[in-house]
Amino acid sequence: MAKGPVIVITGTPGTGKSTHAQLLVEEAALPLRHINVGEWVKEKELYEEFDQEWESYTVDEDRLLDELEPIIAEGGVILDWHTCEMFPERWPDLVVVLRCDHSTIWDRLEKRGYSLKKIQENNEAEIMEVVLEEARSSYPAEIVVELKSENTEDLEANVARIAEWITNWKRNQEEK
Ligand SMILES: Nc1ncnc2c1ncn2[C@@H]1O[C@H](COP(=O)(O)OP(=O)(O)O)[C@@H](O)[C@H]1O
Repeated sequence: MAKGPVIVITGTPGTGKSTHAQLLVEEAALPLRHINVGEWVKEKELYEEFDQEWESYTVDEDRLLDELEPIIAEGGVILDWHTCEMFPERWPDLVVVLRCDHSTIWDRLEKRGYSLKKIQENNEAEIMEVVLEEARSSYPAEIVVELKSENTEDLEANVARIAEWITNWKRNQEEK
């Protein structure tokens, strides 16, 4: 039996995925491993090439999934990435889609030093709900949760809510 649930935290860059994941690792009732998938792809060179025009890596999906598979089987993982449809439907127990006002995202990505082109691309993606649609079309409705991440109160409430979900998950597993 898996030691913990598999949670996907997704959303447009700048919505707060890594911030949420880090807090959850500290606050959850069981050990969780936070995988920042974008960083992983770079570190482990799980990409085919660097796309100069879009300033992003073209991910080698097969290799990425192969690397993740044993970790997912163990359980107790948070997958943090700006896309989610690549992950098999059977993987996640919960898919959290973080949402944020697009002008706030603009400011956050500007601070991060993103190019204007990348800021515009992400800003539009948030307005068009690209990641939310992707999550809804890839996973059963009952495991997809959309949460607002605009300020500290949102962050704290979201982390508390997900931590509570994890506690319930654990209880359910123990009763099985
Ligand atoms: N709910 C929030 N309230 C205030 N600041 C936030 C919130 N979520 C994220 N941030 C800030 O926005 C920036 C981007 O957050 P980050 O977690 O790196 O986003 P992502 O992993 O989605 O790209 C960070 O400076 C972070 O502190």
